[in-house]
Amino acid sequence: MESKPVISIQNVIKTYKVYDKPLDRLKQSFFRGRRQYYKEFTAVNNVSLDIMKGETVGIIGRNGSGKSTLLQMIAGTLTPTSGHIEVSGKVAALLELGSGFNPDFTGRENVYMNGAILGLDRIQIDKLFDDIASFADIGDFIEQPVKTYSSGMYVRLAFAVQALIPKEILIVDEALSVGDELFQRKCFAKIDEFKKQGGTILFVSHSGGSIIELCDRAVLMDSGECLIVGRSKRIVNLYQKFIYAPASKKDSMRKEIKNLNANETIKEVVVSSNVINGREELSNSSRKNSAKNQAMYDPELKVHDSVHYESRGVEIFDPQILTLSGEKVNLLISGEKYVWRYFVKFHKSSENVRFGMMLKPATGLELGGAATALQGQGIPQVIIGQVFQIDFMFVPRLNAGTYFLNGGVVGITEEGEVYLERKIDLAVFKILYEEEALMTGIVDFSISSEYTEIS
Ligand SMILES: Nc1ncnc2c1ncn2[C@@H]1O[C@H](COP(=O)(O)OP(=O)(O)OP(=O)(O)O)[C@@H](O)[C@H]1O
Repeated sequence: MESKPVISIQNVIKTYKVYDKPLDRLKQSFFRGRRQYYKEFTAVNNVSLDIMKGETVGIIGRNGSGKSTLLQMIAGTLTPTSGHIEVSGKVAALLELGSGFNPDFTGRENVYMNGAILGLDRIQIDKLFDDIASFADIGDFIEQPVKTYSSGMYVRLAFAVQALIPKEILIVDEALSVGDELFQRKCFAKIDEFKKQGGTILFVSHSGGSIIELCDRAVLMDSGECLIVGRSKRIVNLYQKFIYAPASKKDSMRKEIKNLNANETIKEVVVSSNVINGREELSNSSRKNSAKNQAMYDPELKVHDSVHYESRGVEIFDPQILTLSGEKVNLLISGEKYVWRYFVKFHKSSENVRFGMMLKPATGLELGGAATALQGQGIPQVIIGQVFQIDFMFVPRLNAGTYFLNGGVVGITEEGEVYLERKIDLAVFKILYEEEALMTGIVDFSISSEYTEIS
């Protein structure tokens, strides 16, 4: 990665004039600067951020936190009220897809028109056209006016144009949630390909999972402010902790996140480049612990960064991974059965209680989990002082690497079903490396193979 940022955002503020009634807007135009009929609303409040070449940076935050406004300013479709944004390189923006299309033009004509707006000449678009049409995969509709398209076709074509034009920076909004799953997969693959080729990506999503999977770093925005920047997994954990916090704790938590030690943030940024290839590195480290076909316990293998959500009178304690004969282990053999156990104490009586677990690799992808009962079919009533031992029997069919276990307790309150207690990365374990294993990836699907010489 080069040291000069490709996107440099300095003290950027965006304010909007908000009128209570349409008439106020009219009055304002009459009275010009002499009287004020509007209130000012700050959508982006003093944001500074540098993004380096080749980085994929995620932006996460609640609805209305200013994510799209920030992206639109970077894409150049909105101007900051104050501050500076410098962007070096051609930008393609997957924002408000298709907003530049003319409904009366055919798909082909719109591709040429859009390409021209994006700075390409006719010959360049001629070269790209077939790839764009084949990516959009809308058949003969490409020759029809786009006003006859379904909304899915419209987005496919708009995405294809942005995805295939040459660019150095790609800006992606939640736009990817449109279209069917196969098309979404194709879009993610395209984004991944761009990332592998060294492109810089800015990605907005409400999905923590996609941010962790795609991004090296993430930014948590709230009420127009950038609260913290850091390693994606850490930021997504903080975001989830923040949004699940009870309303009375939100302000103090917001301050806490903002005040998080700046050094800590810097440290996270430094390790971020390792995170991209985390899986391989983790496998390599496990390689040292090559399996002798027996699970073991390594006292040095501990979670350093467990995230504890706000508890609602319920406490999870004493987590442990055990063999079926009751030995404590954390170096496991793929395909063998283990027990994930934790204890729960109720300091408050609770209703309709269920317990849950989730298993994740270092990237945070939710690989698999379970609950002890279906929603509404939990333990009808738990009283103060009761303690439960929760056992989940599980068979990790996984490649060598490091994995994390969560635990959570939900109950039905007047707010509906909520987490009474939730701990992320409550325990860590490694799957030991097997000398003879042919599998690749994370999950062991018991794949067998054969080949036959046919000529
Ligand atoms: N043209 C506008 N005039 C007035 N307020 C606006 C305008 N555009 C956006 N806002 C306000 O600015 C705030 C930030 O909006 P923005 O769309 O950037 O948020 P967001 O984080 O992208 O939200 P979401 O996740 O819902 O897409 C919101 O409160 C929104 O109502």
